[in-house]
Amino acid sequence: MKITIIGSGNMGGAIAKGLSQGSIFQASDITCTAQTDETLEKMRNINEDFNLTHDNITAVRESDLVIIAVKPWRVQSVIEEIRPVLQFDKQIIISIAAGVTFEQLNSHLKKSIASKVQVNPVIFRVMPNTAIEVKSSLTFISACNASEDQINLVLSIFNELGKAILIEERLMEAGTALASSGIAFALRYIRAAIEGGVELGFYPKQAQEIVVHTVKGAIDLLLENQSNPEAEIDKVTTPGGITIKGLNEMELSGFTSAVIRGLKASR
Ligand SMILES: NC(=O)C1=CN([C@@H]2O[C@H](COP(=O)(O)OP(=O)(O)OC[C@H]3O[C@@H](n4cnc5c(N)ncnc54)[C@H](O)[C@@H]3O)[C@@H](O)[C@H]2O)C=CC1
Ligand SMILES: O=C(O)[C@@H]1CCC=N1
Repeated sequence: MKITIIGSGNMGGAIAKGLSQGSIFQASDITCTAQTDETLEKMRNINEDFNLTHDNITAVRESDLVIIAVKPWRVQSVIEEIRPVLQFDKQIIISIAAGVTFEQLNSHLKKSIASKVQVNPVIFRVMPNTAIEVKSSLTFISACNASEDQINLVLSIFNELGKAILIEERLMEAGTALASSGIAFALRYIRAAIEGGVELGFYPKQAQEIVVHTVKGAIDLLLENQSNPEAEIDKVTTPGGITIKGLNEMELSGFTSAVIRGLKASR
């Protein structure tokens, strides 16, 4: 099975790297395209067995799956470029572009190809986060015109790069805010805690080590105990103790509502 990734930037490059280390594709099954020699060189340094090219059309011709990993405003022009060689009856098309709907993808794919409109393209919207680089992405997947086997294939591809969850398209924007932008929100908490740690007297490197391991501990508790945050917080907050004073001060400054407002603004 061959896969082409159009656009080897942050996400496309990370997906190719992760896939080359998994069990479904060899690096030689993966073709990465890019606009610049510099990006192709970056991919060559990750794995010299990748097929690397500037030519999207040739790359698509030889593939079973095509991942479109360019910025959302470039999706239409990429589809227009590759449309003449796409084979809707054989190929799976995956878009990772945030906010680009199945309706838009279908309309770009089917435009002015009368002979192909009889066969509906199999399309997936896939929404990873940047932790895909270390095979730890929470990735949402929605399917359009796909069979169960095709859905299972795409799920298994992205489960090798972290955890993949199948959702209805109507939840894709919420999922993007919660998990794809969400990784930046989690990192911003970590940054804030590090800054607080420095003010409390730790050197930045020490503060980062402390905060990262503390956050990892919180995550391990939730995953291993299968519990919820409030149950774990209750174990920390001694009545009249210092933790509840800190939490209440954070809430007075709008902590929870700031997070919720941020998530809603990101949709
Ligand atoms: N960065 C993130 O955290 C996430 C990004 N996404 C989506 O992933 C997509 C890619 O985002 P990034 O990787 O962050 O962007 P990026 O800018 O790092 O990568 C895009 C790459 O596509 C290349 N490119 C542009 N036009 C091309 C063409 N015609 N042919 C071949 N290559 C072309 C660019 O040169 C660049 O290397 C976007 O649509 C974004 O919405 C989705 C989830 C998370
Ligand atoms: O900020 C963005 O638009 C992209 C999509 C989700 C994460 N990064």
